[in-house]
Amino acid sequence: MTPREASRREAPAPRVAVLGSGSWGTTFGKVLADGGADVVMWARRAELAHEIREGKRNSQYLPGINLPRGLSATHHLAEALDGATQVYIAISSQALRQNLKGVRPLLATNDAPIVSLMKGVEKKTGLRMSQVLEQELHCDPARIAVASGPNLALEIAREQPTAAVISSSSQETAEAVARISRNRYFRTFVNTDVIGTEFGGVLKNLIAVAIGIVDGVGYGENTKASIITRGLVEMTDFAVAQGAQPETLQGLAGLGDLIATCQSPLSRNNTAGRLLGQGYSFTEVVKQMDQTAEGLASVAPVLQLAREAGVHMPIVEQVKMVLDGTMNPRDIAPHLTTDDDEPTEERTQNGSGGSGSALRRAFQRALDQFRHGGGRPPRD
Ligand SMILES: NC(=O)C1=CN([C@@H]2O[C@H](COP(=O)(O)OP(=O)(O)OC[C@H]3O[C@@H](n4cnc5c(N)ncnc54)[C@H](O)[C@@H]3O)[C@@H](O)[C@H]2O)C=CC1
Ligand SMILES: O=C(CO)COP(=O)(O)O
Repeated sequence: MTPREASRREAPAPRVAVLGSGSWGTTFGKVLADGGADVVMWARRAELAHEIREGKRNSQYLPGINLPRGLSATHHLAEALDGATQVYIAISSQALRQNLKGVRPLLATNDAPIVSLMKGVEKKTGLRMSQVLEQELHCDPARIAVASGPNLALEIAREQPTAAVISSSSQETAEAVARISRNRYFRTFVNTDVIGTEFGGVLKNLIAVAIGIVDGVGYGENTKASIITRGLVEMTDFAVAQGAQPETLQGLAGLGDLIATCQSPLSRNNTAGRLLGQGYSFTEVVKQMDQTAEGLASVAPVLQLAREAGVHMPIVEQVKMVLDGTMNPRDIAPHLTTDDDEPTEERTQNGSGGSGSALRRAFQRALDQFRHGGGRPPRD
């Protein structure tokens, strides 16, 4: 236990709720409990709530992991939310809105920060999860935070050292959340770029599907490195067109998560891509997946938003074509093969600022961090 954790242990433990007891919700509950919080998980199924509460296990989603004593569970939403000073949500993105209908009346008299742990966009509306939260809970965006970063659940559940970023339009909310959601193996940074942080998590899933396809067809490292590098440019172009700061995409929620998800066989998006590359159809892949691969549902709304903003996303377009069965996975490349053959500049930097201004911004951030000392959660 770190000195910070020890001093927190002496203060009354903050009571937090985690809605969703899949692999990420349960892992995040463990992170919070290991950091000193008193955590109540909400699970849809009574048996799962019972297993977590009594057996301190979630054998379906986190085999082999012992859960801490400070983590309990219920399948009654009201019980999970009663007295919660922070609420974390980790259910699949397409199910969020319908679930919030039951949450809203229970939070009506509560001003607890609401934290999205999710990395998808809503298929019907193209909205990010923080936007769905804002709409359905009718709450001030300053109360909402999102957590993102290279956060493969099973590695964190095994207590392997990891970093993440907590983002909110309110610095105060981001810091309040970051203080609770950290422990000796999980370090949280903060920023106020919610759009960049959320889209980083959404977009890296799509590039991870592309990398899975490459693995599935048996191509090697050059293809993967080319797609990851050009993928980051696509992610940045898209996110900036939606209002993100380009730096965020170079941080934990962008590049960091892109590396983790593209490299790891633990990634469900990567796994889904691999199956597509091996020749399985979209329907067959969905049947084989027993956990959420958000990228499969996010690809169409992301491309729609890209079209509306005039952003070119050749890699994501190819993922869509493979999903639709209109492109042979073996044709996947860092460019569209229908693009013209004229040589183009390799543009790695978004906007007109060029590398000089990016460096200046990075330097300014480092200076700000230094000036503000170590007491507050640092910005990513
Ligand atoms: N597993 C991971 O490594 C990470 C996952 N995430 C994100 O967390 C979110 C949740 O993912 P996981 O926990 O990994 O998925 P999962 O597949 O392990 O669990 C999904 C959860 O959503 C719930 N759910 C699904 N449909 C539902 C419905 N109709 N109503 C109520 N609950 C429903 C399930 O009961 C389960 O609790 C996703 O957006 C994912 O991108 C983010 C970081 C890491
Ligand atoms: O978001 C994740 C890692 O940061 C998890 O990725 P998958 O959803 O592809 O498993």
